Amino acid sequence: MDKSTKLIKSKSPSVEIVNVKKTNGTQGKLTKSSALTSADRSKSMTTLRKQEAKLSKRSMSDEKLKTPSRPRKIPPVPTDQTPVAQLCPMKSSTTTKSELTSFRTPVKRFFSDHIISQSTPDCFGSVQFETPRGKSDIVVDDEATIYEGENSNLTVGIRIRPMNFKELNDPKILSVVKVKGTDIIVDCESTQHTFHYDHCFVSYTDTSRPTHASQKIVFDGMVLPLVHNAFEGYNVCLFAYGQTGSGKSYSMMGSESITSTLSVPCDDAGIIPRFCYEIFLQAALNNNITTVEISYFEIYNEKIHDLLGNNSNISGSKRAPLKVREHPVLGPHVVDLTQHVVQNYEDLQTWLKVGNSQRATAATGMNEKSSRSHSIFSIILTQEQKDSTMSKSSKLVDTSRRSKINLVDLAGSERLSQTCASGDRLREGVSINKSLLILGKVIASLAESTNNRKRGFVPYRESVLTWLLKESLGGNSKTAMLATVSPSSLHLEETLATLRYACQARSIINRVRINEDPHDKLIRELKAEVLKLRGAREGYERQLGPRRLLDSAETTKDKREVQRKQREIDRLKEQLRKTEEQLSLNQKSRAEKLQVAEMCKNTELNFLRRCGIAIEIDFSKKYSTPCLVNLAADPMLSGTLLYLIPPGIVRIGKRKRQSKPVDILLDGPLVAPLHWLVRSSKKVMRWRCKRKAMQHFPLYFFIFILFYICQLVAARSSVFFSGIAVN
Ligand SMILES: Nc1ncnc2c1ncn2[C@@H]1O[C@H](COP(=O)(O)OP(=O)(O)OP(=O)(O)O)[C@@H](O)[C@H]1O
Repeated sequence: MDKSTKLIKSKSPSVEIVNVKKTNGTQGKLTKSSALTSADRSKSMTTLRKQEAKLSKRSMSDEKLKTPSRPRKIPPVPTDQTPVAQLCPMKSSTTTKSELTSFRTPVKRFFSDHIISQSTPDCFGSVQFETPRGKSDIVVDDEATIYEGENSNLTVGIRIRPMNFKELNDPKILSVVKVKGTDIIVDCESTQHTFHYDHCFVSYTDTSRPTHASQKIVFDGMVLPLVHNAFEGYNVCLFAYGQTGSGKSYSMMGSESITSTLSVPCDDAGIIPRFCYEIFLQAALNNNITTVEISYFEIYNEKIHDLLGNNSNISGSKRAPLKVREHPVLGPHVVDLTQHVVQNYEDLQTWLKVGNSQRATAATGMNEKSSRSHSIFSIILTQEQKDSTMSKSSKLVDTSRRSKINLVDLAGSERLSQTCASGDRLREGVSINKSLLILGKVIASLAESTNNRKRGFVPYRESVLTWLLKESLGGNSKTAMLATVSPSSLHLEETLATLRYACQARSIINRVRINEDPHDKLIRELKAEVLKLRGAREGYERQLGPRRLLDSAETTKDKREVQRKQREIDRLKEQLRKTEEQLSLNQKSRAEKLQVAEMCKNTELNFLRRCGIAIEIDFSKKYSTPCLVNLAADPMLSGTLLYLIPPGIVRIGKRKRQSKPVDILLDGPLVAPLHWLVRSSKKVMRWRCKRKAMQHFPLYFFIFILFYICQLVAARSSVFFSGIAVN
């Protein structure tokens, strides 16, 4: 929800009164298949491509033919502008009109109720099979796949959110989803559906219930193995999928608290902060040189916005969307995406705050803070291991492992009839449903490829989301999906669709490998060779006494062999020397990178502080900057005003032509030209009321500010306190 931004400064630049804007992103060798020789495969690929080209040509020419003559009967092409009511197949909805009107989003209807109530996004119906499938026990043979590597099934977990206030208070709404071990049982009117997954979590309103799945339980059960995989050098991806309002963002990010301490994740922290915390914890334990680089972006209406880029313009307008390119080595990637090196969990928290403050969210009929974009938080984890085999004092790096971690919070699939969307929200909803539909297609064709044991065409390029997640979905990545569902009978159809979707995803098998730098691998092999040769040489020397090895070689053949080995040793030594040089260079650039990241972080943080977004009120910290923050009953207003009190004298009062200028400007009939005088130093802050009649200061003070400057209607009910750290 956007709130208007107003930056009001008095003459002194030291005090800022800010009304915050909260803005609402085994080597890959080719092997022969027993079924198809490479010649056959290339032939069939060519045929396939030709068929695709023919098909696309035909569909284009069909469109050309049909468009002018019978415009009304053309099947609607899903575009951002296309109303979903036309895009989706007709299905009935149980939502009543009275239920729809109780939400905050203005209901501006562009379609008749009939059309809206019958619209169901295709993504809910894209999965064909009804019977849930268990994970295939038959592991696909090496010969049946194209790339070498290890097989890795996509792991699927289901999380059921608690019934919300509205659902609990409606006697007609029942809880219809149950968990039994790793099975989910859904009660329909006449039947029961059972689905089997790798993990099932159920969260209750009453968190003291023994089976309640807290954020920690979800993380430990499903995500911790992925952290270990990342440290082993595998690429890792986790994405949250589910209907809007089912708990994806809650699971991925958790709820933020302004007063949360930054050194450890709070109880409500979701997968992303916990993942990061765990990375730093493990990095500290394993004593490797670990570098963590992060990036964070969102895909909003098929456009990519950098959430950590330099958006520090006062107007808060976003940078131009970024582009995706396919790189021969890196694969599809976002061009010019900002990456920051982070050193610890506290840094990371700051970046998360920066990123989350930029994300597009809005209130819809289904969720008060609905994510209107897919967000991808990426971590590049590089580990350089110190060599223990060569020499104890040596700081040589033996090998480097690099894994890419993608943590994806998808926007929720939504039934437009339930979200009551119109205008921008409607356009966003269409775009979200469209990209989820393509994700469904990608999952379906990957699952089919796994079942048929050969790779078919996968429509990755049909949406930005699937294109960017190409490697995570069907390539070299250990991938997990957390599907979130609502337990209520109101969302039965969407819940069943999500569960089927998740079932299908579960049959995908990826080929994964540890990402070692090939150069490092070579060096490691060479080092092993050096050791072998040294051993051999020492063995010779021991056998032959102190004489030179070369002298001892009796035959010309022996001499040649010894000379060859000597040359090899020299070459390897040279190679090692170069590696050491390269390494020190890398380490230097890492330090530089850190410096740049630190500078960027401080700039962004200062900007957010000025906007009142990134405020950490840690009363335990000594000498923190004293500030005044508003507290209001409405959580959207609370913490949105920030008054930084600079050291020295701060004058508060009314502007008068003859009088001295004040630092904090007030207005109102009872305010004197110099009403309050604040003297603050590092240790003490003294407030002196210059007008004795107005000792009941803070309330009046802020009511005036709010009424006069910020024009917030809710001001009268606001309670304020001064967060003044006096140590
Ligand atoms: N497991 C849970 N425990 C407690 N509250 C939850 C849980 N899951 C979701 N919620 C609450 O439900 C509401 C909706 O959750 P959330 O915003 O995470 O949904 P979402 O799936 O991300 O929706 P959207 O796709 O619209 O962004 C939030 O108020 C959230 O706090």
